[in-house]
Amino acid sequence: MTTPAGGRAATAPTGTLTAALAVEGLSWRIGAVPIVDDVTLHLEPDEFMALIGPNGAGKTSLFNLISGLRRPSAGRIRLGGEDVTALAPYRRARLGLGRTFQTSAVFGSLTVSENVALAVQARRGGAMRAWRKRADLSVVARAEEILQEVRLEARAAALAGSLAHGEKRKLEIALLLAGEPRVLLLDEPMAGVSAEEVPALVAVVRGLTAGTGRSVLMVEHHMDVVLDVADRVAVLHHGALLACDTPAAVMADPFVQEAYLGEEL
Ligand SMILES: Nc1ncnc2c1ncn2[C@@H]1O[C@H](COP(=O)(O)OP(=O)(O)OP(=O)(O)O)[C@@H](O)[C@H]1O
Repeated sequence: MTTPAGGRAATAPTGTLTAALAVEGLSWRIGAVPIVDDVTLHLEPDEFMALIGPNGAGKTSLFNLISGLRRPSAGRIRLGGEDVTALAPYRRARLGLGRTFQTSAVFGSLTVSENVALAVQARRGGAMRAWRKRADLSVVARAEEILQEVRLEARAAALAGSLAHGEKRKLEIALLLAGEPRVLLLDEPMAGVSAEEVPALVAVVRGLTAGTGRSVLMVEHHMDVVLDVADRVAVLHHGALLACDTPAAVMADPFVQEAYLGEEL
């Protein structure tokens, strides 16, 4: 592992079994090259943690390990205390892990509310045909609740394909919430969103953990957004965890500043 100035590896202490998400000694190597290097962090219930790091630091790779798209070379992942290291992505999702991707996954030719209702129905496992014939009121009610939470209720009847970027991001979050996740992995939610739309989206993202029992781990390059919403900030550098602390402490950390030398922090 390489850290600036021969530095140190950070760990984020707290309870392994009480954490909403516990990552312990997680490594992923390609050949001899460590892409994710002995990362340990714990995300608490209701906590909002940002994951930052220079380009190529391993943030997406860490998300891929946590969501099960990649198998680690070493280490463990626990969700709500349960060891999920060997489980397929869909089984982790059933246990409460939800992830957004940088690319959009909405049905553009369906309305906003139809997209969310289908996602709620899919989570509940009923036949789509039955839902289409006679709207299941509890599905519709839950879809409406979710649209309110992401502040998209005024656009419920709009075709998803007609939404602005920021609205589409809200819809993606709504689809994620339809899976009733306890831990949300958000991958650059502000990417491609116009400056005017950012504050409204930040308000939705910030609300995801507020008194909900959910936890969020968010990769985001916009530092103003990170400082606005995160309880703690984890910093990856060359695949290793360089720091995990409050936003103020991380910003003041000379190791972090050195890691970002020449890049915007
Ligand atoms: N499947 C792969 N095969 C080979 N190298 C890979 C693979 N996946 C990732 N890498 C390498 O691992 C390193 C970390 O990549 P990763 O995409 O996880 O970084 P990141 O922090 O998400 O970067 P960015 O901020 O640019 O999205 C990079 O050097 C990348 O080239």
